[in-house]
Amino acid sequence: MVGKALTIAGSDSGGGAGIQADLKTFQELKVYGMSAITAITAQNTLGVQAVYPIPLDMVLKQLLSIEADLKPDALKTGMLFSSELIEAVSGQIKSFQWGNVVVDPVMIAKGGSRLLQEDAVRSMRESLIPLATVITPNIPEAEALTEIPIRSMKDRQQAARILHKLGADFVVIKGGHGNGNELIDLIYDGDRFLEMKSFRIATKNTHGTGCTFAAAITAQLAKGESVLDAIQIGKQYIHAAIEDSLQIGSGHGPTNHWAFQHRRVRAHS
Ligand SMILES: Nc1ncnc2c1ncn2[C@@H]1O[C@H](COP(=O)(O)OP(=O)(O)O)[C@@H](O)[C@H]1O
Ligand SMILES: Cc1ncc(COP(=O)(O)OP(=O)(O)O)c(N)n1
Repeated sequence: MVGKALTIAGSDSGGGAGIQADLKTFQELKVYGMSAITAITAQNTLGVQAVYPIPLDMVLKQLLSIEADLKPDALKTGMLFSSELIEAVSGQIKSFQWGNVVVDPVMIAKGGSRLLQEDAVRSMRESLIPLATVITPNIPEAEALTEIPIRSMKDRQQAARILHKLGADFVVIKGGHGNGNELIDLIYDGDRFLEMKSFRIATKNTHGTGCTFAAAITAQLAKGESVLDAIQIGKQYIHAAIEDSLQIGSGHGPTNHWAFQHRRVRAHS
């Protein structure tokens, strides 16, 4: 039986992030991909030009259609835009008893456009994080969710503890926004910290990296992989996709979903 993965996220007309990145990742990792679209963005490699949130009722109808017939083995959330959407989506995930929930707490796109309203952070903290099997914030997102400034690895560990306490089983604080040639994604399972290290690839083509990483984790969970293995495959997938990124558009180009099978990075504890 093929694994079924669902993405609840926004559409990126440029194809590099959001729903489009997620479905490409699902396809490449050989799971059946499904989507519930929360917002439409007019977007390209230069930035986000417009955001149109989908009416709440229509988002819920998409989730109902999926529950009535398809039922996901794993799901990820991406751009949820508003407090109302976060609360409604969280309510459905809970009432359908959907498991293997990967929360990518998308807040601000690379060019600076808000993909989550400012007052929605609290709903994310209180309604969505308690449902998360894995949460994958980047450093600014972890700062916003925990309200602590993150400058050191100790700060990151502290933020991970807070997010775990809020209810996420596994926390991955991504290191893309850090400095230096070595890049560390910090994993916390409530007991131990693991540092997933790689070298920083010198490229401006990093549009959609967070979406792709979370989607790869979701795909692996849909196939029945353990959470830690899913995170490590997710890292290998995104590293390869950045290393072989596509020179498309004149801004931050997208990642390359065909690259995975040729590349490997080691995770260190
Ligand atoms: N320049 C890079 N070289 C190698 N890996 C990267 C680079 N930028 C991001 N990554 C990886 O891509 C994933 C997404 O990271 P990040 O950029 O922090 O998230 P986001 O896209 O949500 O801001 C992480 O696994 C991170 O380690
Ligand atoms: C529709 C949509 N969803 C999410 C994002 C953010 O994607 P991310 O992977 O964090 O990449 P960048 O925005 O940093 O390129 C998005 N841009 N659009």
